[in-house]
Amino acid sequence: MSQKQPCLLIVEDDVGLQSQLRWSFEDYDLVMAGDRPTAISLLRLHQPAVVLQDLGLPPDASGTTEGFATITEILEEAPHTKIIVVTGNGDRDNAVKSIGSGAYDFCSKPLDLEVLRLIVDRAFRVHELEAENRRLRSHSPAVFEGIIGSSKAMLDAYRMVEKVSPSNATVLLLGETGTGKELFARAVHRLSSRRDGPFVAINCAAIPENLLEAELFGYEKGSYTGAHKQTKGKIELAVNGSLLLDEIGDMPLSLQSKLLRFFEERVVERIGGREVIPVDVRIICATHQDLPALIREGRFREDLFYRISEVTVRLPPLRERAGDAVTLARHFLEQAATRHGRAVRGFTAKALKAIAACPWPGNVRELENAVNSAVIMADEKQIGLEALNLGAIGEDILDLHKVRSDAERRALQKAMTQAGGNLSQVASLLGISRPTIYDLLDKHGLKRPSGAE
Ligand SMILES: Nc1ncnc2c1ncn2[C@@H]1O[C@H](COP(=O)(O)OP(=O)(O)OP(=O)(O)O)[C@@H](O)[C@H]1O
Repeated sequence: MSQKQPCLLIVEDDVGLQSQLRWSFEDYDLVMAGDRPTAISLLRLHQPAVVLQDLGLPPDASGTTEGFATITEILEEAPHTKIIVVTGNGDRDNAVKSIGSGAYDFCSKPLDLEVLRLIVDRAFRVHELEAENRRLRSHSPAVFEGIIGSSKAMLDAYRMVEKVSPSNATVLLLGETGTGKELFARAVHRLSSRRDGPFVAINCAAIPENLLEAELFGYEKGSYTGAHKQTKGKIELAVNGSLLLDEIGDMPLSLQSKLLRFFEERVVERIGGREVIPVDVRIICATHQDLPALIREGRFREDLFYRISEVTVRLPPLRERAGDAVTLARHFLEQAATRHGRAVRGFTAKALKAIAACPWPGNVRELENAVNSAVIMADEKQIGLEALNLGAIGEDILDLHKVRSDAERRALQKAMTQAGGNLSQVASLLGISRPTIYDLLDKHGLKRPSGAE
């Protein structure tokens, strides 16, 4: 049982303190060292993720030279180790110096064991997240190629995609517009055994209803005016590969039953054809719409929903990906500068703050466009706040809640006007459910349309 516990190395020469710590960290696999050589050999043997280390170690128990030498040697040996340094009471200088030497955190004597416990637990968690991040990045760079983002929300999405892709399960990618659903669909394909087969995408919202059936299922020569030759549909073109049904929420009801048959029997019949053609295709669906709400409104078949959502991966909006907006902005700047041959080097501090604070309702696509046009228009080496053209967002960037709330209110008002107060339409425009709309109307003190419950 104990092998499963994470290993914590304690480097402490005071035997009394050693046993106190032993009691406090019972649920870790503890290894104890009283000096540097023992610490290093235990480090090699057990490879602990976290080390709790006193600064005063023999032969310089009353000084700090041996303590600092130990930090350096541990990090040379295992650079990802999280070292928590125990310093003397009020010894701020050495605490700061330890962090400068690469230690993760510090705690001063007399030890508050509850606080220390929190620091140690957090160090293990951070180590685990960083290791996961490194693993994802090094394990399959080509798979997530082009997908930038290392926020917790994105790591969760990578992890799910990694797990589900090798299976043949139908994946439903949910996310607001511009969150990278198509990029992720391609990653699912690349991670599957079908990677050498075709990846075919069709945007169900972009094709008129009367043409969509032919696009999907194909047609036989002469089956209708203009059908000059036999033509395979996208489903057949994706045989032995993957098919992305983008904006599946916009699939007309009239076609949903035919699609359901394909899902259940894995066969297609071209328009005007008599032949039933078996097809081996991995299906990936994507939408920004609230499908359960569409089902309640009778616009989406429930049986089809269960077929397409064997596994659902939710792609977070940019505003929920702490730190990613700035990383993406830097990436797009470099790309655009190369593409347009501009000598733009980076962003001003104000611009970076605005990028981090902006709610980006159009998500990554909107950010990409904003950076692209700023690079094209830039006169300076650095892109400033004005060049980003974020409008009102830039003016009050420090109050993130206000910025988000204003954007939310504006979007709600715009959708209400556009939909003439029809809540189902508002829900569909905003990609949220009706109950959420009621909550938002109340939150922003907006009137519910007459007749609405
Ligand atoms: N994490 C990311 N890293 C780098 N580029 C990204 C990322 N996410 C999205 N993009 C870029 O943003 C743009 C929009 O991405 P994509 O088309 O995949 O989004 P989407 O969710 O399918 O949008 P929509 O629902 O509007 O079709 C693309 O140019 C894509 O390359």
